Amino acid sequence: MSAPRLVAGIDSSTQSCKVVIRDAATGRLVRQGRALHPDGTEIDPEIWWLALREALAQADGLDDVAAVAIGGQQHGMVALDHRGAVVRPALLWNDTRSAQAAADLVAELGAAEWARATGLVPVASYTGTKLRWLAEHEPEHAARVAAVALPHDWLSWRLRGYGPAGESPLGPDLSALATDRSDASGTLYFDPVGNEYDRDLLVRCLGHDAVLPRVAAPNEAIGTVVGSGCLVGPGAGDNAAAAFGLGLEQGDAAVSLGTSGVVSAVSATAAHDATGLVSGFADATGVFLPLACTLNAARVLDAATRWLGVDHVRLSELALQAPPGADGLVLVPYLEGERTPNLPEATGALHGLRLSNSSQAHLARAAVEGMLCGQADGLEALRATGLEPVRLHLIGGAARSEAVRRVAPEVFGLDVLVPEPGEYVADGAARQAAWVLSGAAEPPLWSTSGRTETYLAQHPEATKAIRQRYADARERYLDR
Ligand SMILES: Nc1ncnc2c1ncn2[C@@H]1O[C@H](COP(=O)(O)OP(=O)(O)O)[C@@H](O)[C@H]1O
Ligand SMILES: O=C(CO)[C@@H](O)[C@H](O)COP(=O)(O)O
Repeated sequence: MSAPRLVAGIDSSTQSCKVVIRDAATGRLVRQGRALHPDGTEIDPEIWWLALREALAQADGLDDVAAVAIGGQQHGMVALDHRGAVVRPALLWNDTRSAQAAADLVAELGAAEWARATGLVPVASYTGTKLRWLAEHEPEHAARVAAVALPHDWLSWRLRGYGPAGESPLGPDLSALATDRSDASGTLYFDPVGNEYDRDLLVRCLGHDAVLPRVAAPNEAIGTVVGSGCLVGPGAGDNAAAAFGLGLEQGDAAVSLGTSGVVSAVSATAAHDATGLVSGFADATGVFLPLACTLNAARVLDAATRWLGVDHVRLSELALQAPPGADGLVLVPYLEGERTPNLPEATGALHGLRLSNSSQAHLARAAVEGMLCGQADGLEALRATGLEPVRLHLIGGAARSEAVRRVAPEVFGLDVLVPEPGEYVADGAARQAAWVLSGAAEPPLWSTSGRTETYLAQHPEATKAIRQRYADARERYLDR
């Protein structure tokens, strides 16, 4: 029997880089690797490249792999000069220094016009607001910008051998940059319905025109890994890759609890939400992926482990010892400011403290409920655009917490499906690579042999009480 053809999927996310290598025909996991990224909201992209190579080496490399694709954290501003070098470290999606630039851009065109033209209303996360910040605060850097890429576009370019002059086999050919529709739709200068960049909006943000990555079709090879025949797919933004990896269909929604908290739903129609709560992104297949994204998710629980001096397993045990609603203790989880709602200057707050709820268990419960209530607000925002998800799939690092899995249906008031813990962004990228390799019009149907657990929403009165108490507390916080 001949050896299976292999494909690789890569997730260059906020906290780490993960690689999965799978059988192209069946999707069976063959091997994997990972490497950490440093903390911080700006980063030299070279560090992503080093982490990607370390993760690939751990997964025994690409020598026997026929196709690869990269999913990545969305929106990060990778600004390149004409020699292919970054003009400054990349500003990430969770860097809020561009909050004023976002407010200015809204004031200039109006929220409704931005939503009509791009599906987005400017907030600090989107690439365009970071370019406006650059133009205003570092004009000498802005003047040098010859091309703007996103994390996954730039990494795909490096993998194909392009890069800074003198430091890459194929040199700084900026015209070779390529991306996909899902990630382009998070820039603030792309129309996800017409599938075209809006150069006027780019100029409005940056102050001048620049090379933008070509938007490839979802099943198109954009080149090969340098020095090999391994095809490179167009890749995708991480949320679109996760939806594709999970095989989400219309009516399905995903709640991803990584650094960001994301509630997303596959939709045949584009979202144009002038409130800005829902980002009207494109998906990785040709339709749309409206989503609500918070700056606060898994790291709220990381913080709670530090408050209580425990690990995640113990935090979960503690949270499950306290009753639903934590006897009135509410955590407003805006530890990093917030994006949904758009409160970049907000801080977190603990409300409702009494002697009787001042236990470790109550605090752990409040942390889990507060983080999930932030996502429930995102779900409400999706509903307000007319989407009515019937099933929620819970993924991301914090879905590994038993307490999160059990409390989620209580907070959302919906049944929650928890697929086996895995790397769904990397899986989606691998599935895209298999699609590119097949040359077929439709993506491969990989059987998901993993176990999916269902957590039932059984206590509507608890849901109502938790959400009402959170709604009372949510507006009360101090700015930074
Ligand atoms: N058992 C667990 N319980 C709660 N949080 C966890 C657990 N395991 C990992 N995490 C958290 O999940 C986060 C990483 O999740 P991940 O989805 O990989 O994030 P990202 O994609 O943003 O890099 C980290 O903040 C980590 O501490
Ligand atoms: O900004 C968004 C989506 O709009 C985030 O979802 C980023 O794409 C980062 O994702 P993670 O690294 O937290 O998974």
